[in-house]
Amino acid sequence: CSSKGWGRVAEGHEVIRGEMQFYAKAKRFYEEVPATEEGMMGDFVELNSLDVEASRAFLKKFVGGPGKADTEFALDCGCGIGRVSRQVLLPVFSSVDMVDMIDNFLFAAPSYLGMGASQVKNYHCSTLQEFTPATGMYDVIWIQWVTGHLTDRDLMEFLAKCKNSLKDNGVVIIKDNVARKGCILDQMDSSMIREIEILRKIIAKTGLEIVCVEKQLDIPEQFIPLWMIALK
Ligand SMILES: C[S@@+](CC[C@H](N)C(=O)[O-])C[C@H]1O[C@@H](n2cnc3c(N)ncnc32)[C@H](O)[C@@H]1O
Repeated sequence: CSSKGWGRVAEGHEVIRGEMQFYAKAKRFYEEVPATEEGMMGDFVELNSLDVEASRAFLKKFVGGPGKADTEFALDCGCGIGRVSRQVLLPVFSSVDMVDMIDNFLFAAPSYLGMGASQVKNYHCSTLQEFTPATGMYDVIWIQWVTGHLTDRDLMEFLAKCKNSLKDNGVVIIKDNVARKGCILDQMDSSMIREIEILRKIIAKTGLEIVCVEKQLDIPEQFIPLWMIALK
């Protein structure tokens, strides 16, 4: 998965040359995606309620109570229209910030979020590789179904910036597809599904520590395994 090796990754008729093309192709892909829950989840839309239930239970372990993160402010990274914000973060946190590279998704967010939109403080339109969350700002930083869109180096740098952006007892939560073995390049949306050991190696360089790793067990076998990783 090393971004150094991405000079020429051939598959089928397509060749992805370097990082710029990797990012540009993802942008072109999402510009055509409808600003709906189905659009956010692609082939996984039937997993929405399983996903949300497991996320809520996982989040509960780390917020509210002595020694745990506060419930004041969360950041939803690669938020799309705010599917995670609406169903997982806004019921728990007083305020949420959202960041995504596609302005169309952010424009659609207020009506998708309904009443919850009043708790959203900032809609940041930015790629994660260019975004620096404010220092000491957030109790929880949620990063779902977007790590594969960043190169190894950019993911590492973004996580290091997230570390600086956490409040005391704050936690970064990554939720993403994890390859059973090695790395899988998805040509459709230009993303990389990494195996857990590769994610661990990237995380090890960020100054964050893994405090909990869970594979979501109720995901049907035909889907790519979905994992949740909490970092402090
Ligand atoms: C599969 S959707 C997931 C959306 C949301 N996290 C969820 O679980 O419903 C991936 C999202 O990541 C965003 N995205 C992809 N690459 C990105 C990047 N480099 N920087 C910021 N956002 C990105 C897309 O625009 C899209 O909204």
